[in-house]
Amino acid sequence: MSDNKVLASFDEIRALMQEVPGPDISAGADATARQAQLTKPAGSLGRLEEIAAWLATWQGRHPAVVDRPYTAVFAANHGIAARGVSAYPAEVTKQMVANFINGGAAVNQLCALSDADLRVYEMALEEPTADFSETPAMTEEDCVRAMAYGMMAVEDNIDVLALGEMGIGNTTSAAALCTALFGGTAADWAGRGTGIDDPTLARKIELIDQAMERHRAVMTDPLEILRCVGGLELSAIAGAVLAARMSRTPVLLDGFACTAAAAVLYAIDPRALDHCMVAHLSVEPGHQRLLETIGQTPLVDFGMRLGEGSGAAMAILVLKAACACHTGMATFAEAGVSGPA
Ligand SMILES: O=C(O)c1ccc[n+]([C@@H]2O[C@H](COP(=O)([O-])O)[C@@H](O)[C@H]2O)c1
Ligand SMILES: Cc1cc2nc[nH]c2cc1C
Repeated sequence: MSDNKVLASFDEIRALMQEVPGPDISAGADATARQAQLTKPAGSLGRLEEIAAWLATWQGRHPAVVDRPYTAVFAANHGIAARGVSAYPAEVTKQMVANFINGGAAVNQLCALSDADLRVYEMALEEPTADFSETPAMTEEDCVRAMAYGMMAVEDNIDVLALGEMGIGNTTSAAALCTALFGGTAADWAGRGTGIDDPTLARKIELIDQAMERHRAVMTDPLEILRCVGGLELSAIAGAVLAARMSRTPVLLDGFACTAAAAVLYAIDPRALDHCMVAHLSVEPGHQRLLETIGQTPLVDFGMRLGEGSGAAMAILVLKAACACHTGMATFAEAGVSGPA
């Protein structure tokens, strides 16, 4: 967001959320009207038709385009990782950032395929958030600053924003966010992340339960929940989702961690994610539960559980497919094909 002022408090985030634009109903209706003219039985392109209308609705123009897709991956470290909740050591966060920069990760290949610009946002990797099973992960200042950082990643003239994260330990943070935001038990939301064994999963659940106890009194609203058990990259994602709404940029959310971050905004206002689609269903079991809770249907279910924006980057290709059909197909009149009898 090029014109954004510096945000300093949760109150300013809350105020900003009151100002977000709604859908462009007329652009969406134009897309739906064109669908009816194209040389295919009504509705036969299924979800591709829905996507073309959704893109127009949230870009605020018809026809929508996906010529300038952009992938933003936010990377940060988590204090909770020191409690042994991941199958990998925390150093992997920094090492994977180097891999992203060198072009060696899955997300690099997928962005290259969809002609998406890829930017990696490194967030104080040497300074993990506090261990949230003991103390709040962040101060309000740190959390707001991370959200503002995420907002600044949303540049002008992006047609679609694919979001992702990298942060060893962040499926513990994501599960804690979901437990606090939407209820249920830690066991309902926690999964194997990078591939932990049974004893590690039991510890992960116990630590989340402990965090729920410890922060119960202060986790009075979604932003406080984000501050207490979230992370820097998850806060940045929430900020980016909000900024994208302000600048009429549709968003593709990646897996469990990314969707959990965005769900903070949903918990404040259920309309806050209407400009977002969830790219894929993660293997992480909490993802399915989360999608049911926030009313989202993932675009694909490929058994992926990588993170780093890989599913979102891949789904850019699906959006391109929707636009290609919507703009390139002939109408019944143009092609001289008879309409329905
Ligand atoms: O978002 C998901 O669906 C997802 C599921 C499993 C693993 N991840 C990635 O793996 C890391 C978090 O896993 P963990 O086990 O360290 O909590 C982090 O870098 C995520 O990008 C992400
Ligand atoms: C190797 C590796 C790559 C990742 N990409 C996103 N999260 C990750 C976690 C690990 C462990």
